[in-house]
Amino acid sequence: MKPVNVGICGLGTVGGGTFNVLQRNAAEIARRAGRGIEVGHIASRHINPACDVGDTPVTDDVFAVVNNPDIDIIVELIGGYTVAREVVMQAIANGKHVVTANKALIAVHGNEIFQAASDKGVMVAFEASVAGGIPIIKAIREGLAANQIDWVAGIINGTGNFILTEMREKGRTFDDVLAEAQALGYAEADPTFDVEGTDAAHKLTILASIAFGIPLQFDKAYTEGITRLTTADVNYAETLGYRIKHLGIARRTEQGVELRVHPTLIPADRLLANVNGVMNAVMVQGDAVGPTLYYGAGAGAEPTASAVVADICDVVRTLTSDPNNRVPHLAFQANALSDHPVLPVDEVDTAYYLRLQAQDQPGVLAKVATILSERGINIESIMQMEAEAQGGLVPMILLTHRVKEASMNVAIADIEDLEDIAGPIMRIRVEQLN
Ligand SMILES: NC(=O)C1=CN([C@@H]2O[C@H](COP(=O)(O)OP(=O)(O)OC[C@H]3O[C@@H](n4cnc5c(N)ncnc54)[C@H](O)[C@@H]3O)[C@@H](O)[C@H]2O)C=CC1
Ligand SMILES: N[C@@H](CC=O)C(=O)O
Ligand code: NA
Repeated sequence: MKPVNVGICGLGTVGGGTFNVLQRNAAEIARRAGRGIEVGHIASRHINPACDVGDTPVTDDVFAVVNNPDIDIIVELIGGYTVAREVVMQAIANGKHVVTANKALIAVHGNEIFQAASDKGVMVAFEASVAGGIPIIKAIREGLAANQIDWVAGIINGTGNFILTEMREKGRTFDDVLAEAQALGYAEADPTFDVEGTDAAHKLTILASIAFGIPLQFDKAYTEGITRLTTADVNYAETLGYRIKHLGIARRTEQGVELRVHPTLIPADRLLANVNGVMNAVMVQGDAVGPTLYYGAGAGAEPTASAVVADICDVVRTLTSDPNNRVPHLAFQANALSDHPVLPVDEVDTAYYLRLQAQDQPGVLAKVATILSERGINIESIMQMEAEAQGGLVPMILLTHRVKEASMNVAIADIEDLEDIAGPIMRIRVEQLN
């Protein structure tokens, strides 16, 4: 049978990895897919020195590939939401299947893209878009199809986890580690997406949709990055028996779906607390299966290519299948998505780590405790770091029981108004993950 012809748009970190894996493992991949897979056309502004493209035609015009009638599958690896969106929509209009690693594109424009793909009877596969090489989309969409999923929580940005790990283990500075993550090809073109939580929110948006059968709603995700974290917080968390991880958490409650990305204290003995470097891990709690954990490289050329190529194989296997019987893009049939709302972060119920700078004088603790108790917030533990007092200010660390975010906001504002408290309060949410 004639090989399937793939067009790669973007020959950067992931495009280069995809090209090389397709060449190196061609025979093994063909045995799995049932047909040979050839790269017939490449579009890229830069030529990747890691790739020997031989006589494969290369252009800098992505639309030359998208409109090439000999190409069956478009692999979109340029990134961003502008040209990439046009590439994907044009490929669909041309009746081509699409494979993409672009979480920004899927999270923001996925509803429109999937509708267009369904209308045209083509597939849009996006495994590499969440947690790089970990087959998490396949696991949730297919492997856990029996379950009502209660929650998903994960470390889903490799760059951020790499930074936090290096800061904690080697005392390196934030900027130094970020520069290394960029050199290693882990970071997004705009690295603020990594460190401000946007990339993780894109991925969480996708996870929530396939876990709960809701449309993609990136604009409703609560997003907080790692840029405000200090080495002191990392160390205080450690003293309390916790680690700080940047988590994406999607939880279904009766009232709606929590969709939130933020630094989180988790007990140091939890598996997720021990996921380090560029590695990602996603925990999924299903009502039938219980807790499950998926671990692997979340970024990098070949780990991400592993997911891109697996999607190409999936597309090849299903080329002849009835479009109505394919695995639905968002796991649930398109006409069966639910309107269960995404909750505003004020409605989220969680425990908190609070770090205050208090005047070193009697009675401050009592005033803070009174404010918290008036808001129905119970304190679990308090640490006063007398030895670290500076300029008459003593760091005070509190762990609270669970409370609604809205109540905590009011309590924090009241505490910050106390004369004995200097500066803003550092607040980090705490999750037990069990
Ligand atoms: N780097 C990683 O570890 C991962 C990246 N991704 C996603 O994969 C996609 C690609 O990321 P990278 O490979 O890291 O990016 P990259 O910047 O290394 O590569 C992008 C390539 O696309 C080309 N390009 C960009 N715009 C173009 C245009 N208009 N016309 C022609 N060529 C164009 C560039 O020349 C470059 O070679 C992004 O959506 C990213 O979010 C997903 C998972 C992991
Ligand atoms: N920049 C992303 C790349 C993978 O999605 C990350 O660091 O996780
Ligand atoms: Na993946």
